[in-house]
Amino acid sequence: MKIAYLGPEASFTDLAVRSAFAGDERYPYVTIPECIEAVMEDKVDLAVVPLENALEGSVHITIDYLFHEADLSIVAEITSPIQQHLMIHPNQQEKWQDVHKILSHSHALAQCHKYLHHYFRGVSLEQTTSTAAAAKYVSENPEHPIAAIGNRLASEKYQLMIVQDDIHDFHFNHTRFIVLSKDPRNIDVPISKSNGKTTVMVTLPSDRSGALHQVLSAFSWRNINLSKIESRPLKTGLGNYFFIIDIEQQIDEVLIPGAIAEIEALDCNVKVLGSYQSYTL
Ligand SMILES: O=C(O)C(=O)Cc1ccccc1
Repeated sequence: MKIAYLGPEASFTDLAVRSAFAGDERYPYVTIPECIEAVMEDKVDLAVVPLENALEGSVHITIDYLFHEADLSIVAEITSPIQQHLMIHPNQQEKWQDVHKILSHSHALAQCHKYLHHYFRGVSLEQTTSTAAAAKYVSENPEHPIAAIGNRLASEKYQLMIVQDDIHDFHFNHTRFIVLSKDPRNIDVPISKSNGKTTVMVTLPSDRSGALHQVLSAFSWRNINLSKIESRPLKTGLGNYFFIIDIEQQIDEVLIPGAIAEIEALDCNVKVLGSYQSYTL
């Protein structure tokens, strides 16, 4: 299979793909929308992109792109532990505490916010398309006093030196990556499997008071457990949102279709984004 991922090589997404799809062909793309479009345009079979981090929350571009732009299914979820390290070019090793700039993905910078505030106050932080893109940039600019934040494989791949390891602010740092496909098939991945899940996106009618309460009660009285609910702007005006809801079980014949029918009868719009297995690394 051909698999698109948020590259370049040695990003955290790449680490997840290497573990879950060891024998498959990996295709790095620069941005999350490019990964998603590669599936839509049949350039690849699957795309793997980050969805949510335990410290920093949702990756909004992934959720928004799936709602507004793409018609793809989530066919699996891979949860991976994340360890962030500070790395520099070996030419700068004497002066690593005096770097002028630190580069990384916005989520990685946020996961190390306390560390950066404490040890690198005033140093400019620059966002890159991924942690691996930051490491690659540092390796290509050996004369600049700059550092990157990323994983150990990136330091090896781009021949950088780790000067501080495990700089993420909280020990429990995990990221959920989703596997996207054009059709809602079941993907079997040779890593530890946990529970099944279903993800839906719900838009409420604008003029119905208590609509969200009624949506939640359609799940609640059926004893369907939810593990996440989050609102995102509909981008049609202030105060207009859609909701992304994670259900802690795979879709069945009766319960979840019953809840969805009840929610649709409230004039809500429901889109099932996927019903899939959850894997952990
Ligand atoms: O930037 C990366 O390496 C990614 O794959 C995205 C990301 C960033 C921070 C934590 C987890 C995933």
